[in-house]
Amino acid sequence: MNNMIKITDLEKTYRTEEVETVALNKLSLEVGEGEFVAIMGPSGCGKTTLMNILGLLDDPDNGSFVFNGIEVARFNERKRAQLRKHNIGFVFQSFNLIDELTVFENVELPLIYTGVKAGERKSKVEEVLDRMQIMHRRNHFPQQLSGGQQQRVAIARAVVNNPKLILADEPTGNLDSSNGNEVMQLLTDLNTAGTTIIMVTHSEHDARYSHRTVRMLDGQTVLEDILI
Ligand SMILES: Nc1ncnc2c1ncn2[C@@H]1O[C@H](COP(=O)(O)OP(=O)(O)OP(=O)(O)O)[C@@H](O)[C@H]1O
Repeated sequence: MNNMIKITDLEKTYRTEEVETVALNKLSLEVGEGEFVAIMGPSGCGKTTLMNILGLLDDPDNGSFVFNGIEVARFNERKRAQLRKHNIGFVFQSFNLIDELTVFENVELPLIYTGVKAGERKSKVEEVLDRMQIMHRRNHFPQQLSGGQQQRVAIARAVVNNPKLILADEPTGNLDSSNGNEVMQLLTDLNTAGTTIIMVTHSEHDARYSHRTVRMLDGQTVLEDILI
């Protein structure tokens, strides 16, 4: 299996006037293309910090992050954004849909950012809304949808650009178990179709959908459970 991600000795420290917090302490991690990896660990162990760096939303202080064969640890924001919008989809616990935009417009947004023409955007958005079984709600606004439906729209938005990697930060955290299982099944289907998935979760149940669970403590990975 080819490595999509190879992180070595990654360090990130947050500094305020009073305190320094070491969020990542020489963390190393490899993720192969097509893997589904769960990341677990107690509050404050650095999971969100790691996800932000994996998603090219933030940069590390030290260490190496090779993404698809390219060293990106010292990329500036412009280069990170370029790589991010073509390669990475995000799913968040709180859905992060834009309330003023319809379902269709929310899902269309990443295609506008990557310069896809209007006609092609329409067919791509419709295809993915169909796949997520939310097409009948295309003209609704997020607040008019249930939590499960909002997360399906968020997943549609994350996959509309065909990203190689999906980063999911507690994707079922705000859902009941039935909607949560549906979301986990959608992520599993995307993974089966070839998308690499890295998911932060507090749920052992959700972690069992993944191939491998990486456990973190104090800014480091401490243990791995291989499930398949
Ligand atoms: N912007 C920031 N400024 C200062 N400290 C921060 C900042 N972001 C995170 N931290 C600190 O860095 C450490 C790691 O935080 P992080 O959010 O990555 O943990 P986490 O594992 O995602 O936690 P949780 O499960 O509660 O979301 C924590 O001690 C946190 O207080």
